[in-house]
Amino acid sequence: MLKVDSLHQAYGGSHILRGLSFTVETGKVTTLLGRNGVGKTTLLKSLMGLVRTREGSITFDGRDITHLPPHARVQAGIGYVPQGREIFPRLTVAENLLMGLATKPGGTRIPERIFDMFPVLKQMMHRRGGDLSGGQQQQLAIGRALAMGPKLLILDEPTEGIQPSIIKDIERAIRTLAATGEMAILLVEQYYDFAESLADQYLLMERGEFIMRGRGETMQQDGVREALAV
Ligand SMILES: Nc1ncnc2c1ncn2[C@@H]1O[C@H](COP(=O)(O)OP(=O)(O)OP(=O)(O)O)[C@@H](O)[C@H]1O
Repeated sequence: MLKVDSLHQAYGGSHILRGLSFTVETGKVTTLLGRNGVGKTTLLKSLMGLVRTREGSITFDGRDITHLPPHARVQAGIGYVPQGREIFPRLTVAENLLMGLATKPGGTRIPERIFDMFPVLKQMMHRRGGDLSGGQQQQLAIGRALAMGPKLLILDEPTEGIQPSIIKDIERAIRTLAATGEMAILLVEQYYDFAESLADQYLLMERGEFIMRGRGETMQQDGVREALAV
């Protein structure tokens, strides 16, 4: 589904990503872990075309997207939930969700499954995004990314600053989405238990390189929690 090959990234002269290679499969959750500042968000921005790739290639659904602009990647089927959510605070919940449909030709109907997954969004349809709690805004950001029916959903630290009950809802939603077998999920997370409970495969990053990788079910015995805490 997604194949990244020898990706390098730099801001000015500072080399941030150092030759990353990995794949993300449909129907599976890939979790990317790593401490603050190791380059996780930079990797996601590279995948979305928000920073220009210096070296290496990104193939999505059999197509080389390395140099496509962000909107073309969204149109190709990549949904992105950025860190900090970045919903439109002055627009209503319904308008935020419709923004997610903007790249889909003729798309005017919000898919009902978003409301099945996050019923609170239906109850709050006409409230402004900025009036929602942090957890509700996170659900809205995920709903917005799902509106156009992505084949790959990328989430950047969806549990950051969110209350535990909503973390459970988000966990359930991600598991349900992967289980449909229609979508690949790439999840960046620092909250170890959440990452481990969802991971089919994991990648652990340190200073722009993967220092450990493997199957989700072996995360514990591989010592990922300890490696993250060092
Ligand atoms: N626009 C930028 N210009 C210059 N340096 C940047 C820029 N954005 C990030 N960096 C630097 O690149 C490195 C990687 O940052 P990045 O945000 O990718 O890390 P991260 O692993 O996502 O961390 P966090 O968990 O805090 O979001 C950091 O040292 C950061 O200071």
